[in-house]
Amino acid sequence: MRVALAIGDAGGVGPELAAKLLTHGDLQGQDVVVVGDASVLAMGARHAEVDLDLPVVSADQVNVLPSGHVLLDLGNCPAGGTVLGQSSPEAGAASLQNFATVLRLAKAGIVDVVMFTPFNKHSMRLARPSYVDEIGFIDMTLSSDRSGREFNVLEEVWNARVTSHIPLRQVAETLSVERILGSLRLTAEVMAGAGKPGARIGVAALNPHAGDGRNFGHEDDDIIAPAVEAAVAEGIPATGPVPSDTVFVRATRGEFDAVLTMYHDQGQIAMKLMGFDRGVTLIAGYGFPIVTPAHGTAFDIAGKGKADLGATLEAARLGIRLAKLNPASGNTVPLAEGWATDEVAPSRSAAE
Ligand SMILES: NC(=O)C1=CN([C@@H]2O[C@H](COP(=O)(O)OP(=O)(O)OC[C@H]3O[C@@H](n4cnc5c(N)ncnc54)[C@H](O)[C@@H]3O)[C@@H](O)[C@H]2O)C=CC1
Ligand SMILES: NCC(=O)COP(=O)(O)O
Repeated sequence: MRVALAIGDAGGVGPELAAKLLTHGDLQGQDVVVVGDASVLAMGARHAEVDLDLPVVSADQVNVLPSGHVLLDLGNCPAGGTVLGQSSPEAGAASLQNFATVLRLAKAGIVDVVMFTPFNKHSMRLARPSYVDEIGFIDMTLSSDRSGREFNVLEEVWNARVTSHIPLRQVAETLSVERILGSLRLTAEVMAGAGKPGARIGVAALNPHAGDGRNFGHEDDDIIAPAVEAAVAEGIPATGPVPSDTVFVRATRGEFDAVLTMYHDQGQIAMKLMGFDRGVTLIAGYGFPIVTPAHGTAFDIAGKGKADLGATLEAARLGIRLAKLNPASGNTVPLAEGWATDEVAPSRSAAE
């Protein structure tokens, strides 16, 4: 079982977290192929004050990787040119190439887990103006006919979302019975794959007090409630719409294993308050786990050696656990000529 670890944005805490992770006891004895620029990883090791000396492999050696930790040096982002604490097209372009490369390794069946330390969506957009978010990029890179979803994972409660990286003003009009039902089905499927069959899902309302009898909006009655009913009819233990100011309170009291929220920060605020230093983002639905810490590039502390490893370590642990529970199958698409050097896949809007 092998992990592919893409080094995140060179201007953020991604390089130091990657370096720190590789020296952690949990990763010893684990096969890992690190993907990115050798000078960026070396910079991260300096900032994290750890010693790293990984054997370097080239793109044409990936079919026969040695065991242990190796570095696939893409030479795509000389650290000397990196400005810490800032978005840049150079760092964004390297992130896109690192990400595309680890995804292709997974699709080829060479790795079982895809992991990345934080990317910066602004850098990626500077490099590629059509870039929106990771889901859209993954769909295009893998030519996937089904979009996955992001889950925020803490051991005590999981959080899935119906919409993700879209403007808040578009949330209400994006909700539909089918979209919410699809999210509930995927949440049940992914949690069963994580060893939690029959997970009880609390479905957050959109409006204050779930609309309070249509006083403040109709979506809770007309869209969320029918979706929950349809899910229950399929055997998914869903409850809702539950007023969103108390749905996480009820989850932490043991009533729900997961909460499905209607938009990004409805869940993120609660989850990050509950466990910022151990929160994981799992991108599921592609046949192999894609994991990353739930926090971002932390430009304000980049290069200072202050970044906490907790969430990155939990991401690695979750990815490895999920891959062991669900051995990958069907990921055998051969790598094309120039696979790690060609133009990265174009991204499209992922207005989920
Ligand atoms: N895993 C990933 O790839 C993620 C990437 N992002 C991206 O990161 C960029 C910046 O996002 P922000 O909203 O500013 O959030 P952020 O998580 O980067 O920073 C928020 C605050 O948390 C602190 N922080 C974050 N990680 C920390 C750590 N490991 N140890 C100690 N303190 C930490 C930062 O110093 C900052 O004060 C955006 O482009 C966003 O899209 C955001 C979340 C996840
Ligand atoms: N880069 C991973 C990702 O997008 C998940 O984090 P968040 O932006 O949804 O917080």
